[in-house]
Amino acid sequence: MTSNLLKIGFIGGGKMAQAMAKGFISAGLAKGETMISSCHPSDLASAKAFKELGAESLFENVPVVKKSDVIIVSVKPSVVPIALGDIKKAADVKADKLFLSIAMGVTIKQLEQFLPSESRVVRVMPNTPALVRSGTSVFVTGSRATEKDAETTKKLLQAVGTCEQVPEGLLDAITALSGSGPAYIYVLIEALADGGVKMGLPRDLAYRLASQTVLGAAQMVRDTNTHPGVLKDDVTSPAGSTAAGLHFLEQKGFRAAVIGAIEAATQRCREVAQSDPTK
Ligand SMILES: NC(=O)C1=CN([C@@H]2O[C@H](COP(=O)(O)OP(=O)(O)OC[C@H]3O[C@@H](n4cnc5c(N)ncnc54)[C@H](O)[C@@H]3O)[C@@H](O)[C@H]2O)C=CC1
Ligand SMILES: O=C(O)[C@@H]1CCC=N1
Repeated sequence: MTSNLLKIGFIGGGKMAQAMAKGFISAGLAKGETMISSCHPSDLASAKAFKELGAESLFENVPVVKKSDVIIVSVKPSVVPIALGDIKKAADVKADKLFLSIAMGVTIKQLEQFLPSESRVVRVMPNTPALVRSGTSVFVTGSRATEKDAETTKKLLQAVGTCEQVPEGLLDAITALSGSGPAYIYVLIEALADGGVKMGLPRDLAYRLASQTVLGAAQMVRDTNTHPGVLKDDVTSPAGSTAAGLHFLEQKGFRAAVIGAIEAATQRCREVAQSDPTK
């Protein structure tokens, strides 16, 4: 049965859209045939990826809006005014629909200006682990979004991970932390495995151990309600190997580098938010 599933459209069918679409399918919230996407005509890889899911894949945005109940705006920030402009310009489109924008740095105010006045807007910041239903998402409702829209947003995003409502003022820092965060963790996993390989471990074993260690440590923080500093102390035996490893990390400025990364990424979001994407 597909008749009572929401018809979900993606304006922009790239990496994040594909992660969400695959997560929705594995959550049973969508089927290939209940989704539709658009992408740039040069982007044959995204078109192919959506077709392989069984979804319709187009190079035009207006039909995506016409055929969907919920539209996920998943183009780069600089493309948002162009893509939403296509919808505003179209005389024959009923845009009294829910638009979830995942674009970094594009504010609710800007989104509401780019879309027809009847459109309802929610701004979401997801991350790619939505693909395996371990995503982290937050959302902010726009001025015309209803309680039901907030419920629909939560239903979609909780099916692929966690989802909470936040004030818009936090979104840039959240983008820097959980939106971009998987990339930092992948670098950490690569570095852990590289270290293991340097010290003689086979590469595949090193990746399995590194990824499971990150997963286990994250679950400890999330599920034991214990401060990460206490959990770190539990690992650090007197005169042991962990103390030696931690000392090296502190000498190299590991903690300061991570804090600096979040600050730099937040700053980049603010630059995008402050720029006028129509210019
Ligand atoms: N990749 C990630 O982990 C996350 C990305 N985001 C946001 O998602 C958005 C997309 O990011 P990615 O998926 O990484 O980028 P991407 O480059 O993989 O995807 C962009 C898509 O937009 C399409 N596109 C370009 N021009 C278009 C147009 N005029 N009309 C319709 N589609 C058009 C491209 O063909 C492509 O499919 C960005 O705004 C980003 O800030 C948010 C959270 C996480
Ligand atoms: O790198 C970016 O701009 C996007 C936003 C968060 C993750 N990817």
